[in-house]
Formats: sequence, structure tokens, C-alpha cells
Amino acid sequence: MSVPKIKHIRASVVRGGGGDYHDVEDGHWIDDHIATPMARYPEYRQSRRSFGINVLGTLVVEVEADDGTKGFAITTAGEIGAFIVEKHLARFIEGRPVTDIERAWDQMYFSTQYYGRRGIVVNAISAVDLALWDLLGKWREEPVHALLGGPVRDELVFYATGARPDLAKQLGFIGGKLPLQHGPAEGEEGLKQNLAKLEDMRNRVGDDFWLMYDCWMSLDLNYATRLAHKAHEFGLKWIEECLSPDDYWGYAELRRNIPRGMLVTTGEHEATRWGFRMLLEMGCCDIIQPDVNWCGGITELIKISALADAHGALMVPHGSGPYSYHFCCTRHNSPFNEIIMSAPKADRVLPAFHPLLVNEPVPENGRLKLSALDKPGFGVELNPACTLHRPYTH
Ligand SMILES: C[C@H](O)[C@H](O)CC(=O)C(=O)O
Ligand SMILES: [Mg+2]
Repeated sequence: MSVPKIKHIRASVVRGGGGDYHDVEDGHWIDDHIATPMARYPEYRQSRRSFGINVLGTLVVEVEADDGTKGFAITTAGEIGAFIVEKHLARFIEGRPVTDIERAWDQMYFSTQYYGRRGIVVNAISAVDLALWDLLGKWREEPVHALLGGPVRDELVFYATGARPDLAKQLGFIGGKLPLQHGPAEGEEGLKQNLAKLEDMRNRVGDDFWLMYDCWMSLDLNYATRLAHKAHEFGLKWIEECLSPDDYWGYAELRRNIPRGMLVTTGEHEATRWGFRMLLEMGCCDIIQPDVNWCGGITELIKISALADAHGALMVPHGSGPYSYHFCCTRHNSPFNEIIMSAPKADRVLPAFHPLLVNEPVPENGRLKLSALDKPGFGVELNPACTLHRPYTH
């Protein structure tokens, strides 16, 4: 069988949602006084966009083979990511057979290691990697999950991240993850408000619905430990990303100190097998949460997921829409998925990467039947109504 070769790779940027899901309009719950490491500066407390959380925008990577088959993927990396793809990574992709994914990853990672290893560089590598998986699936006319060994379950179940777990319950989700709103700089009064919000939600959703707190790297060890003990009274299932992603020691200590039964989760800002090896070997958390669009793509996630399994940890990706659905349905240690509520009031379910993709599958009643993923590649297309801008060429 002759294998087509990749003829072109292109990198473009697009604004307004999509891969950069913090790039929202005024009035969205995701930008309403959420605790962050920048909240120690009062002027950056109310809005995360005020300190630049949405400066990057979405990077779209498209690949095209010489038989006309096309694949694409997205991430958060904007113009800087587009530069890296066009000026550096393209040389490892064009002219190569569409089946050469592992070698492409290795060359992209090690050629950029002197300035990369994580952050925007690995986001860009992730997008190229996902575009290659999409292309391979489209060429073979198989969904990516089939290329990964096939599903181990018939449907995915979801929890929802947003300001309204009570509405998430009505929408059929298994749990709701709230953004923590007040950090240590807001003192005891802020802590009280955090607990009051949790208590209110517990009263609205009843005892059996999962409630979690996402702390977006905003706390210190002492505050996180106190919050965990007080939140235990309201049945908090897990406490997420409390500390800086660099503080592996703090996470290990936190995990030793929190109430029995509560879980520590983190990893959305971690990348590669080496980063996750630190989290797992140091006993930092119970669930790792790589973002498939940021951690190195599917090629790296295969390794990260196997490492987690060997450590008895779950691997439940951060967001990542269809990119995570195709992976998680093939692995027993990924028993549920997250969807971040893109609707401004978190009151209805929109596609995770709204409005950038066409045919993006959306959970109904908190579930997604595997038949919804039965399309070649990742089963999605770019929305022609979104305007792509290609800042660099090679
Ligand atoms: C809501 C969180 O602050 C963040 O925007 C998303 C996130 O960390 C998550 O979904 O997990
Ligand atoms: Mg999170």
C-alpha cells in the first residue's frame, strides 16, 4: 500500500473562544472574580482578562497530504505558536509519510528542547501532533479512538465546570466543579465566602452530587489545607490545582494533610511524560489532569496515561473536547470526562470549543454515546464562519 506524504502544514490564529476558552466577552462566568495567583494585586482581582489570560488566542494547525486528505487541530498558542510551527516544526512534517507520527513528535520535542519543554512550545507541538492523528484517521477513514486500540466502554460520562453546579445537575451531569473565587489575599472574609458558596451549592444539589473546587494555582499550602478541612463538611470531592504547578513538594504535603476521602487533582498546566512523572512519583495527586491540547498531544498522552495507570492514578483530562473523548473511551483509568461550560451563564451545554468547530459532539443528559465519535479522525471540521489569519509562512 502506498502511504501519502504530507505536502503542506499551515499555522493560523483565530480570536474569540475556540482553543483559547478564556477569550470571552464581558459578563461570562469564567471571568467573574476567580481566584488566581495575580489576585494578590487588587487591580487584577475581578477579571482574569485584565492580567492577560486571553492574550494568546487560538492556534489552528492544518496539514494536507499529497492525495488531498486534510487534518487539523487547535490549541492555545496564538501568533507565537504560529511562528514556532511555520519557522521551526514544519521541517519535520512536510515530505513525511502520514504514518510517521512518533518520529515527528520526537524530532519536534528534541529540536526545541533548548527553548521549549513546556508552555507555548509544547502547546504548538500538541496541535501539530493532534493534526497528524486527525490526518491519519481521515486517510484511514477511521476514528482516532480506533487507531488507539478501540473503546473500552459504550458511552462517556461527564462532570461540568462552571459557576452553576445546581444547573449542571439538572442538565444530567455527574458533578459540578466550581471556580474558587477568593484567594489568600482576601483573608478570612474571602475564606468564609468560599465556604458559603460551597454550602449553598451543596444545599441546592443534595448529598450525592459531586462538588469540586478549582483553585487555578491561587493558594498557598496553609490556605489550601484549611480550605480542604472546612470544605470536607460540605462533601467536597476534590480540590484542584491549589498551588503553583512547580510546587511538587507542596502538592505532596497537601495530599498528606487533607481529610481522608478527599482527592487532590492537578496537571492541566503540566506537560510531557517527564512532568507527569514528577507528579506521580512524588505522590502529588490522585487524579492527573493533562490538557490534551497542551501536554504534548495524543502521542504524549499515551505515555502519560500509562504512567498514571502504573501508579494507580486516574487520568481525567482538563477540557480538551473531542481530543480527550477519543482518548478516554479507550482507557480504563479515564472513567469520566470534563466539559467546561462555554455558555456565559453556565446554563446550557455548548460544544467545548464553541464556536470554532463544526460537528463537535456535545454530551446529552451528561453522557455521550460512542456512536457520536464514529467519524474519521477526530470527526470535526473548522467552522467556515471563523476567520483564520496566517501571520507567518515558511
Ligand atoms: C474555571 C477555571 O478557573 C479554569 O478556567 C478552567 C479549569 O481550570 C478547569 O476546567 O479545570
Ligand atoms: Mg482546573
